[in-house]
Amino acid sequence: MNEVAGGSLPRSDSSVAMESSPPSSSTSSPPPSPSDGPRRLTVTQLEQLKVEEEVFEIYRILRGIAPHTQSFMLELWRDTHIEFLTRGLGLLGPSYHVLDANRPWLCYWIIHSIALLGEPLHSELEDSVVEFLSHCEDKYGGYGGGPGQMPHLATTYAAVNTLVTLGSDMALSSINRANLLKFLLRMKDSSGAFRMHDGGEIDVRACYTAISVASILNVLDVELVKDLGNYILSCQTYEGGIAGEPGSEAHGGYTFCGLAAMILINEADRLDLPSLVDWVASRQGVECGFQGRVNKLVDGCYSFWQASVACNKSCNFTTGETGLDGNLCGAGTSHAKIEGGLSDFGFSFMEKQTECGPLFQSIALQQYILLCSQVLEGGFKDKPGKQRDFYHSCYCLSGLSVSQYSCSKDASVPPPTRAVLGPYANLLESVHPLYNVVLNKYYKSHEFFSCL
Ligand SMILES: CC(C)=CCC/C(C)=C/CC/C(C)=C/COP(=O)(O)OP(=O)(O)O
Ligand SMILES: [Zn+2]
Repeated sequence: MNEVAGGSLPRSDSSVAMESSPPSSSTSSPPPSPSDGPRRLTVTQLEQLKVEEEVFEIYRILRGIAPHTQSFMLELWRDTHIEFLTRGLGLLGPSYHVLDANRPWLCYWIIHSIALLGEPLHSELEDSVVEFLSHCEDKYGGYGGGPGQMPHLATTYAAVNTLVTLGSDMALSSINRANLLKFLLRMKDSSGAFRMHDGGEIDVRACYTAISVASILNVLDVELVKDLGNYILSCQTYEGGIAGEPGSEAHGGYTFCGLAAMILINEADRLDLPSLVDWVASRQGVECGFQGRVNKLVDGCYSFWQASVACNKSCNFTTGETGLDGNLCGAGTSHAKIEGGLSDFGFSFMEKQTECGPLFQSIALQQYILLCSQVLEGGFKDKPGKQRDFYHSCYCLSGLSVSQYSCSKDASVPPPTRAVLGPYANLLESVHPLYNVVLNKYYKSHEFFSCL
């Protein structure tokens, strides 16, 4: 069995673990005491200790909130976030190779975050991002991770969402939609699912990214949709959530992808929605944040992946609430309907009146994001003890926005003050929960693409 020296635990970490015991974890093996000498722990014991320390740290932060310090601690540090994000955009130039296969993702994480914060971009910067992304566009359609790289569905989704977020005519018209459709059709597998790239893996993420871009660009057609619902259905597990592929474990990221894709093709009612709802609602822990799957730690990024499924808009589907027209929102799987305006399910999703509230504790989630994920020097992280990054900044801010609007019937109307934790100035722009783009940017692109 693998062993590691217990003495190698950083002192600061072990002192945190020993201040008091974590609230509910079972401590089968006590932390090493200095008098024990160089005691050796198994990898499992060490992992258990690390988990307890991380959970304890979250509790320490949440318990530390005294009423008189709340408004200070619960502030969204807007300016430092904007500074951190804007500096990040500057790193995208040709000399930045660290995430070389993920550059459209960096564009999306940063530019979407800036848009959520309501901060405009300089038009020169905007144009340079459009130009950069055009170098990532493959001559046969789709976007690669960087100039000259093979097209990939994930980076195609990131590039398209970035261009929609930039929103200028130059940005929107830079996308070669005809070629993009050809690329999507090439990624379509005979099973009905999609693969991420030529010869690449087939999973629910590929299905979502393909359908999301087809829908937002108004190129969704019957061929793209054929048998897709059957594949996604085969990924819903006995737990209720959706896995990445048939036979795997339900996971928050894939549950978002699966449900959003099913709503966009108007087949959500084929899923076992009551068990999906149960599964998602049970993923919000006593730490206030969401975990991605059973028995795992909470993580700030699931504030979007899970909360967007449990938000009131999605609840229209998941709880069988009715829309204005009296029909079950999203019900019906007929392809005749699809031919009559497939791309607009993303649009009608936002138009439906929402009568139900969210299926999660929205104030508690905002507490986790602001207190445990927010880095006061700018940016967001998974949990205390981790480093900030652009991915977590994007999904913590997206989750914060979903939470703030999660009681609103109409996401284009500002929510009441009681729905926003901390000062009302914390309020972010609202997002379209199926595409994760800022709502007014979505509407602008919808107008642009629906005329084409
Ligand atoms: C649009 C798009 C491409 C969406 C992808 C959604 C998706 C699958 C997100 C999950 C990403 C993630 C944090 C995985 C971690 O798994 P882990 O096993 O390291 O973490 P865990 O312990 O929290 O499960
Ligand atoms: Zn994460």
